Parts: sequence; C-alpha cells; structure tokens
Amino acid sequence: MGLMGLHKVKGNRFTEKEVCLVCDAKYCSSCVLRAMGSMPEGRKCVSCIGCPIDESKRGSLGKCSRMLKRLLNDLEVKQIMKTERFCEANQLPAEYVYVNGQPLYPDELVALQTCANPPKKLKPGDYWYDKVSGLWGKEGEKPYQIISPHLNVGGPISAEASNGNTQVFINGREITKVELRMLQLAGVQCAGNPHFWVNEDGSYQEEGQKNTKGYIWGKAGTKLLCAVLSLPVPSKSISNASGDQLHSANSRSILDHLEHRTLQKILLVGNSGSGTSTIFKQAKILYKDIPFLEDERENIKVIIQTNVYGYLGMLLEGRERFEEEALGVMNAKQSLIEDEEGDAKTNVKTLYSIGPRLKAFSDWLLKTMAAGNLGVIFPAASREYAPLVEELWRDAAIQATYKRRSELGLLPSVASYFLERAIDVLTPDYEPSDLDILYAEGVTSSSGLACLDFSFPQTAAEENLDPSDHLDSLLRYQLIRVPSRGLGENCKWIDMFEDVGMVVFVVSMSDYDQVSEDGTNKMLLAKKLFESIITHPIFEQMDFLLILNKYDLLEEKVERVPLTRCEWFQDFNPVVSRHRSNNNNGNPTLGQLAFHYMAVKFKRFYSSLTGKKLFVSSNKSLDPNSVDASLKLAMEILKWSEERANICMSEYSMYSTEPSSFSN
Ligand SMILES: Nc1nc2c(ncn2[C@@H]2O[C@H](COP(=O)(O)OP(=O)(O)OP(=O)(O)O)[C@@H](O)[C@H]2O)c(=O)[nH]1
Ligand SMILES: [Mg+2]
Repeated sequence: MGLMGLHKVKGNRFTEKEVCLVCDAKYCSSCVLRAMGSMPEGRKCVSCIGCPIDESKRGSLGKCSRMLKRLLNDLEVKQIMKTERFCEANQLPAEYVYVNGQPLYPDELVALQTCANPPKKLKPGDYWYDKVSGLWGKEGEKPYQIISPHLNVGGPISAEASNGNTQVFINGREITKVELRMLQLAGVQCAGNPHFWVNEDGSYQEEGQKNTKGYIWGKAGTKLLCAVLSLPVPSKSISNASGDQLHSANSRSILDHLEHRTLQKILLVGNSGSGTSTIFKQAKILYKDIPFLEDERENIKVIIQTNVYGYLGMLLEGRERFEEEALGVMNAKQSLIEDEEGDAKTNVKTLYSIGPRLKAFSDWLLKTMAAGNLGVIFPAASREYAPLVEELWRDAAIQATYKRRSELGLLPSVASYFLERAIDVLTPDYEPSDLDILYAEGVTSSSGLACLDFSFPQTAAEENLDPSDHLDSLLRYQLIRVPSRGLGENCKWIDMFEDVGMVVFVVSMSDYDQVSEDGTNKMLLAKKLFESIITHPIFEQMDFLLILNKYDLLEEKVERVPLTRCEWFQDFNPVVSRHRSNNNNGNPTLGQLAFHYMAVKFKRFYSSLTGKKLFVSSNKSLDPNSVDASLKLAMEILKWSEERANICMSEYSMYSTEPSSFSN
C-alpha cells in the first residue's frame, strides 16, 4: 500500500528504514515523513491510517527507530509514540484473545490489561486462566505466568486446558508433567491422583478438606526449582511463609531474575574514612524528595555542633604541642647563647602562642573534653561560646596550627568548612543545610546498617519513548551502607547479604601515604578488606564496582607526595612532561595517571583472585554529579548482569521443554 512515487526500501538490514505497522511498506529517511504524514496513529502510511495493525508488529508499538528520532524533535517523537500505543485503532481487538475457550469482550480485555499483574506480551491467541490461583498459560501448554487472580474474564477453565496427563489436578485443571515434578520436589504428597485447591498465595489444600496443607512457593528452593523448570511463581514474594533460606548466591540470582524483582540491593562497603557515608548521604540528597526529616535534622544539628568543638579541640591540642616544640627549639638556641637568664622562657612568644583569655578558654575546653563532658555544655552554652570559638579560629596561632593539619592525624578536611561558619553553626536555631549534612561527620550511624530505597529519576528524554526505558526508571534500588567495623571476622549481617545484587567497594585514593594507629599503611588495609570481601563465599557470584574515591584530594596530594610512598605502588613510574600546567595539552595529569595506575592494580589483584573483571570508577564524593555518575554505572552493571542471567535462563528453558530432561 506504499504511496506512489516514493521510493520504498528493499529489506536490506543494513539500511535504516521505517516500516508501516499495517502494510509493512518500508521507507528511507528521505521519504518517510511524506509517506506517513503527521502520523496520527503512529507509523502508518497515510493510506493505512484507520486500519488495524499487523498483529506480528504489536511488540514494536511505541518503539521507534533512531531514524525517526533524527528526523523529528524529541517532543514530536514522544507524541507520535504515545498515540501509536494508545490510539483506538491500534489496540488489540478483544475478540482475538480467547480465554478458556471464549473470545473476550472489550471490557474483559481492559480488565485483563489493567489488573495489578497483567499477562505479559498479550497477543491474539488462545489462553487458559485459573482464576483461583492466577495461573495463566497458552492453551495446551504448561503455565507461563501467574497473573492477578479472580478476574472476571473468559469461560470456566477446562481440565484439558494445559493438556496435562498426570491425573493430578489443580483447581480443576489436569497439570503437566513438569508441574507434577515441581510439586513432588516441593514436598507435596501427590500419590493417589489428588485434586488440589491452590490459592493465589500458594497455600493449598486437598479438595474436600478444610486444612491448608502448606505453601507451594513457600520454600525458596521451590522457586529455584520453578526457575529451572520454567514454571512461574507469584510475582510478589511470599517467602515469609516459611523460614527456608537458600545459601548459594548463584541460585539466588536465578531466583531474583525469576521473581522479576524490582528492588535491587547494592551493598556499599569500605574502610573507615573511605567515604561510604558521604556517598550514602549524597545519594539521599540526589534521589530523595525529602532527604532528611525534621527530627533527623534536629539530631544532625547537635552532631555538627559537637563536631565543631571536637575539631577545635584537636586544633588546640595541636597548638599546645607545636608551641612546646617551638619553645624547645628556642630554649635550646637560647641556652647556647645566654646561659645565665633562667626565667626567660615564661615570657617567650612563639608562632603558636595565644593570649591569656583565649588560653583560659582553651584550657577549660580541653579539660572538659578530656573528662568526656562536652555534652554538658550543650546546647545551652552554644551561643555563649560561639564568639570565643570564632575568635580562636581566626587567631594567628590556630591558623598556623591549621596549616600543619596533616600532622594532626584525626582532623578531617571538612573541619575548616564548619569552623569558618562557627558563629552560625553554634547558634541554637541553626538549621543545617543539605550541604552541611553532606559534610558533617557522624551523621550516618557508624555502628549499624543504613538503608536507602530510591529510583533514578527519569530524564525528560527517556519518558514515554520506549516502554522498557520507562520500566528502568521504575526499578527500585536499595543502597545498604555497611559500617566497616561490622564487617570483621564474624559479621553478623553476612547472611542478609546473599540477595544483594552487587557490591560497591569504596577506597580513598588519598590514603596511599596515610597510616593507621598501628602503623599500617591505610591503602594496604583497604586492599586487605577488599581481598577478604571479594573472596568471601557469599559474594562469590556478585559483580563488584570499585569506587576510587577522593580524586580531588589525590590530585592535589600526588603533586607533593610520591605515590610510591605506599609499598604496593612501588612501580608507579609515570612519564610526565616537565612543564605541566592546568591545561596540559591533552596529556593526562599526574592525578589521572595515578588513578589509572591504582585502577589497574586493583583490577589485576581482583582477577588474580576471582578470575573476573572488576569495574572501576573514579569519584569525588563531595561532588553530586560524580556520585550520580558512579551510582548510575552501578545500575548499568546490574542491568547488564541481569541480561546475562536472562540469556542463561533462556538456555535453561530450552532444555526444560525437552521432555527427557525432567521427566521421571
Ligand atoms: N575532599 C574529599 N573529601 C571526602 C571525599 N569523600 C569523603 N570525604 C571526606 O572524608 C571523610 C570521611 O568520609 P566518610 O564518608 O565519613 O567516610 P566513611 O566511609 O563513612 O567512614 P566512617 O564514617 O569512619 O565509617 C569525611 O570528612 C568526608 O567529608 C571526597 O571525595 N573528597
Ligand atoms: Mg562517616
């Protein structure tokens, strides 16, 4: 039915073409718009408008070619794909769908398509439907899906619906061999040709009896079995019905695939200080409409105020130390020159000395903190001391101390952010901003798990274009942050992690020259934790994403401190041009080279232990875009591994339809 004078494309798969959904005429990019006009029913030749589509093309409704996206703007494409999917002429004609032998009426079809759990990919054809359990299949075949039960569509189910020959019945239908096999392996007594009554939740009883005998899908193992036999299970997990747990991550992933699970769990792990809680908070701010609740903010406020005093305390301690050192040096010099003046010491000023008033406050504060009484001065005294805190922070001695912060082991880089704003932060009605919370330490519990459920917000371009894209944005993720301390030898949570989809392991790149309290290099500590996790049996089958974090700090540090400071990085030997500048003429910077080197180090280490490929992403947790990119990479990896599982599943189902494979 293609229009005259337009050049129809021959079916060459290498030339892009757009196809009329009705008559299959193919058009190239220079003809398609003339041939199809304004497309009020989607992609149809002008002369085909109003005609029903070719049913074999139903699956491509709303999925447009790249060609059309090039020719039209986003909005137009969106609009056309929408009408293509929803216009009346393109709807599945109800009478083409037979359920339990009866053609559907339009309202029955609507009921079927709009129920909570509709049949997937409904096409014209004959289906059977067990209204009690929701089991659904093609006429003459084993069940294919479990849809919403109790829909008033089609006729009553017949015993022969699935062409079973087992003399065992479920809700009046003689079941197939694979189903019988599944029942037997699930522990259901099938001797004596029983007739079962199975409900939507999988609870079953023998016909004529009142007591529930059990739950067919109650055991996780049954679901696995169903996966292997290509039998459906209810889409909502009812595994609570029984305490059975599976203990293999491998079987778990098949299960997850089978349950078409929409919640993907991502485990966020890293050594203390690596940045896991910053990433966690960043995700909250990025993906939650209300990242922190009112009372959460109230708690966080007190945490931040306490932190400010803590940072100040560290600085004051450092100041004392530096002052003593300076005095020591001076004394040594002085005693050489003027041996006789014994009491000079008391009046000597150093770079690190402070006036008597501030000194008194400093002494009192350090004493209070040493006694663990900091809580006592909160929150009432906050306002009173704020000016003193401010004054101390501005004092030359404290600034000089701050310059040497790398020698004050525990002082975090965010200390100055809060101390700069001490006056605001220490007032009683201070309200922490999202940024304050992001920077604040101690907000995410350091002893318990923290969970965050979220989905990636849909970008405008994704909306409505492709229904499968649309589904992506409905996918929900759960980010679980595990405190590093909890992951030691006998991690109490480890069993909870078996249904996790992937592990995101965070390493702080700027740790390469840092040592822990016992003198171990922190990068080596990170490597050790990484090793223990990637080799843990529970994580064996999982994908890993390594986030190499604090890229901003690395960039700055690696210019001053050689990466070889860490013994694992001995062979870092970059060829960098002498005249490095910000622009660098497209050559990688030292920071980039260092990141790349570490990524390779970890990748090799990972594959030497697991034989698998490690995904790596460079990250700056304080930058939302960076965290967004890293977490989206995690999502892509999950999707990708799901696809792999699909491929492996379809191999399974190929075998399982082979009667010899599973018949007894
Ligand atoms: N400059 C910079 N600082 C970062 C980055 N990521 C985290 N930090 C800071 O590093 C410190 C530690 O980060 P956290 O997120 O608290 O680390 P953690 O993994 O939760 O560590 P624990 O709380 O000790 O378990 C905080 O002060 C963060 O603000 C980053 O990419 N760049
Ligand atoms: Mg933290």
